[in-house]
Amino acid sequence: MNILFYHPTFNPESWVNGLAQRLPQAQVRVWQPGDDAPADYALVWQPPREMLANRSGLKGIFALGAGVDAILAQERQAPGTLPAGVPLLRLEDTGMAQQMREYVLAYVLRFFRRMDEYQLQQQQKQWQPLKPHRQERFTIGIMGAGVLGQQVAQALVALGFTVRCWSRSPKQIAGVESFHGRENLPAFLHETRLLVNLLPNTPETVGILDLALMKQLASQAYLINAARGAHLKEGDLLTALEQGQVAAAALDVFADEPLARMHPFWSHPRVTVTPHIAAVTLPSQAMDQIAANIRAIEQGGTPSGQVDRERGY
Ligand SMILES: NC(=O)C1=CN([C@@H]2O[C@H](COP(=O)(O)OP(=O)(O)OC[C@H]3O[C@@H](n4cnc5c(N)ncnc54)[C@H](OP(=O)(O)O)[C@@H]3O)[C@@H](O)[C@H]2O)C=CC1
Ligand SMILES: O=C(O)C(=O)CO
Repeated sequence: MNILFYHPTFNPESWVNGLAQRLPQAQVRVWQPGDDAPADYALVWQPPREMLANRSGLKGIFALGAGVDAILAQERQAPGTLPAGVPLLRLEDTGMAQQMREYVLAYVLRFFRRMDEYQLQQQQKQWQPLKPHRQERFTIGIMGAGVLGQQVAQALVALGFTVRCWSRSPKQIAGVESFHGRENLPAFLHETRLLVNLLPNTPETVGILDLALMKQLASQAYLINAARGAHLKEGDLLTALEQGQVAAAALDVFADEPLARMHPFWSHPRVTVTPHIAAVTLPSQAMDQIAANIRAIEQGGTPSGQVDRERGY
């Protein structure tokens, strides 16, 4: 069995060695331009088109992250990047849910306890206790109730928050009110005080965080965007902040990354910027999952994490 690896920034040696340990029967190699020797599986992030376009015999392509929007966009721009008919698989959790829980909880508590405002007051040497937010008036809405969204929701319920989620299909998550489908989006947004975005970036969700949506939230709402920058209409957020519709935002992802030095978010007093670190790929857990999926395919079983290319996630 031959496995190809390509990632623009990961240390290839540790991946090649780690995969070889987990799949002793496999020959694992780092793809180099010009390499068109046979391969059964490919592990990729931002693969050049020539890596996979003319290959036959591939049994699976593993994206080295949870979100596959970038690789599907590559395919749209350069057809053949993902050869037709080959299953595309993504990482499911592999330690990202724990990281995402930490990220979202950190900002929920920062906003709920008004730490962001106290930080601004400290800069003014201002000693001014603020009226505390009350949990019963601080409903948290999570857009996207998949692998990450569900775990974040459960962690917030455990802290005593009122939590609702929105997804395509209905969910049953203990203590969480489930809304689904476009028709129920207004009901989900109504009275949501803090909105967490954990949707995949698809043709249906791109630009979903716009002014019209923000206006449906409770006034002085908070936004945490830890999914993709393409979800957010950045100018609309600036308007909503200016109008007081949105009180503050924590943003991990941006339309253009790295965020341009001149971007207004950097210095906005009510915006917190992090450099796409909410949940990163943990090599060891990712390799465990990929190796298990390869074994499943080899044994005629069904691997997990298969992407529906039409749906976009
Ligand atoms: N900032 C960071 O560091 C990271 C960001 N991410 C981002 O988080 C995203 C979510 O990851 P993950 O939880 O693993 O993904 P999943 O595919 O497990 O979950 C996606 C959720 O979104 C819902 N959804 C999709 N399309 C729609 C729609 N049109 N309307 C309503 N709901 C919709 C799905 O509904 P249903 O369940 O009904 O299918 C599902 O509940 C990734 O796609 C990635 O972009 C991921 C990792 C790290
Ligand atoms: O896995 C993903 O989709 C990420 O965004 C990792 O940072």
